Amino acid sequence: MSGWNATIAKKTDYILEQIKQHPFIKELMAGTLSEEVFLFYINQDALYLSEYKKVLATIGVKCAEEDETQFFLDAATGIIHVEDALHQLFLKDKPLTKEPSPTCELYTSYLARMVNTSSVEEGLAAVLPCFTIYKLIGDYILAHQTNTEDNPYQNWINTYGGEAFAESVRKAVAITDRYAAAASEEVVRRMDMAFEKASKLEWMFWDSAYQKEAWKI
Ligand SMILES: Cc1ncc(CO)c(N)n1
Repeated sequence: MSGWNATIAKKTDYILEQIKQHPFIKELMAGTLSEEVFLFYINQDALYLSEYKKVLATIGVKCAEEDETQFFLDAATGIIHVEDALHQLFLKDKPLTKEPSPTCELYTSYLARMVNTSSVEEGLAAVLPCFTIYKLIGDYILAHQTNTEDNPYQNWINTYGGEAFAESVRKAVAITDRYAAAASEEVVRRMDMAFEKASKLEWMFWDSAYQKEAWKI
């Protein structure tokens, strides 16, 4: 079955390629990423996830079918467990900031705007790369890493490379494909733009962590 997601994934493959080539991912995969950079990332990701949870609940409420609403509400609830696990594993006793980086702010604000003020189709398209890119990157790392035994970041890698996350991604793709199939050409064009922008923001999120991005003032 080849739906909207398969087409837009092909068109935006250049972004996925650049994520795979990014030093953050290369060093994460090798286990050589500096702890400081990783903690910056996990801290920002915890801030990201607490907003993303609201984004998922919002898009869920906007979906027409009961099973679609339930899926996104479950995904939002699932994030609480991911957050807890990441905190337990990596952030215990570490100093944390509650201030989102510029890129974290940009990404969560963009998603919140899309699900609150755009069509349900565009909202779904904006949210989808959070599922699909993490899945593809998780799988990519698992397939290519050489040191699964002593990589300090293995627990993070396993979260996104695992089958539980894969099932959730399949459902998110199926729902979004269903809406795209019923949408006008103009709406599909807007969905494409939202997916591409959110995919770029995924690249920027890793890049901003690698740079330990600060506010300019
Ligand atoms: C920035 C970002 N995107 C997607 C995911 C996967 O939920 C995550 N944890 N963080």
